[in-house]
Amino acid sequence: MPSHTSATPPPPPQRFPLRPAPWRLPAAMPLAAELDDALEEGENQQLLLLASKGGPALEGMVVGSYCHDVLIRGGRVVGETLGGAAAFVSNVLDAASPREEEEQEAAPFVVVSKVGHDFAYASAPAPARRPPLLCASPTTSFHAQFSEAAASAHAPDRELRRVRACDPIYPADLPDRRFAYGLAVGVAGEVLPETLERMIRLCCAVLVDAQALIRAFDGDGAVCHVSLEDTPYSRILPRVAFLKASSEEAPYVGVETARRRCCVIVTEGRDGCRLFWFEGEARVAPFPAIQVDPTGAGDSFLAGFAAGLLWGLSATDAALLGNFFGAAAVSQVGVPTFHPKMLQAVKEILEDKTTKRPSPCINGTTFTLERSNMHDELHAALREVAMLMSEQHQADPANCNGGDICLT
Ligand SMILES: Nc1ncnc2c1ncn2[C@@H]1O[C@H](COP(=O)(O)OP(=O)(O)O)[C@@H](O)[C@H]1O
Ligand SMILES: O=P([O-])([O-])O[C@@H]1[C@@H](O)[C@H](O)[C@@H](O)[C@H](O)[C@@H]1O
Repeated sequence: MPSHTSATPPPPPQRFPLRPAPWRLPAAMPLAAELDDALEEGENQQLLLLASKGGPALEGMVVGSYCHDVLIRGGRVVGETLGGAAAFVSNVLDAASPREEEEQEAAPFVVVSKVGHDFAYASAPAPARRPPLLCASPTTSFHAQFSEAAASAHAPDRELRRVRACDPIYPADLPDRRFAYGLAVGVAGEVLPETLERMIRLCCAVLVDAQALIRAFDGDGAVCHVSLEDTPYSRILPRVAFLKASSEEAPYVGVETARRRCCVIVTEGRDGCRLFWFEGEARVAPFPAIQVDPTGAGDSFLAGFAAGLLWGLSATDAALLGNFFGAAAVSQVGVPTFHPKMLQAVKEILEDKTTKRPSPCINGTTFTLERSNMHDELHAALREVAMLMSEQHQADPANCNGGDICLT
C-alpha cells in the first residue's frame, strides 16, 4: 500500500497566487453536488452530446502532484528538474489536445496538484498555467539514480527514492463539477482511493497510471511495488476506462485479471507498447528517439494516448500518439519543450486522419479499441515528424527545456 493516510484532512490549502488559471468552464456543464450514479450517468451522456454537437470543448481533470526531481549519475547530481506526472501530462495535453483556434496556449483541463512553500518551479510553464494547491508540508521530491550500464528495453534504468512527501490529494480538493475525462497520475501515493472514486463520479472516463496505485516506499523512501489486488484500488478497477503500466509494473497489476475489468496498456520502453482488453490485444510500434533522460516517458505516453482519444482515434491508434510523445520525452532532460513546427505537423496529420471535432467516444462504454485501417499510415506520417525532430535535436541540443531544469 502506498504510505499515505486517509485520516482527517488538514485545512484546505490555498491556490498558488500566480496567474489566474486560464482554463474555462463550459457554460452548460452542470455544477455537481454529490448526485447518485444514475443521475450522473444521464448528465455525462448530455455532456458528450453537447460536445458532439459542436458545444464547448471537452474539459479534463488531471490529478497528481508536481514534484522536484534530482537526477544522479555515478553518485553525482547531474540535474535538478521539475517532475511529477502532472507536469509531463499537462505539457503534452497542452501540445496535442484538439482545440479551437482561440485556445492556442492552454487546452481545457484543470490540474489538481499539491506542493509546499519550497516549490522551485512555480514559474515553469505547466505549474504557471495551472497553479498547484499550496500546503504546509514540503514538495514531494525524488532522487533518481541512473545506472551507468546501458539499460535494456525492459529493465529498470533508474532507481527512485522519495525523499520528501507532500500531503495527499483528498476528494474535497477536486473541483465540484463534471469533466469529460480524468487522469489519475499520482507519483507518491497522493491519489487516495476515495479521491479516485470521486474522480470516477465526476468524469465520463478515467485513465489511470498504475504508478498512482501500486507504489510503496521502504524505510529509506526507495520505490517498491505492491500487488494491485491487495490494494483498495482493485475493486474500483471495473469503473476505470484505461490502466497504463510500465513493463516493470505490469506483474504487480496482474494483466490477465485486470484486462477483464478495463483496457490495460503496458508500455515497453523503446519497443513501444501493448494493449490488452477482454477479448483482444494489440501491439503498437515505437518511434525513433535518442534517449537522454527516460524520466516522464510513461507520463507523456499516457497524455499522448488521452489526446489521441480526444481526437477520436481508437485506443490502438491513440497509442501511436502515446508512443510518439513517449519518444519525444526521452529525447530531452526534464519536461520537454516541443518545437511549434513539430506540433503543427502533428496537428495537420491528426486533422487529416481523424474527424474534425473532439470525439464524444472518450467514454468507458463506447470507445473503440481495435486498430483502424489507417493505423499504418498514421504511424508512417508521425514517424517522419519524429525523425525530423530527432535530427533537429542532434543539430541544436541547447534549444530545449525552457527553464524547468537546472543541469549541474
Ligand atoms: N528509448 C525510447 N525510444 C523510443 N520510445 C521510447 C523510449 N523509451 C520510452 N519510449 C516511449 O515511451 C513509452 C513509455 O516508456 P516506458 O519506459 O515504458 O515507461 P516509464 O517511463 O513509465 O518507465 C514507451 O511505450 C515508448 O512509447
Ligand atoms: O518517468 P515516468 O515513470 O513517466 O514518471 C516519473 C515518476 O515515476 C517519478 O516518480 C517522478 O519523479 C518523475 O517526475 C516522473 O513523473
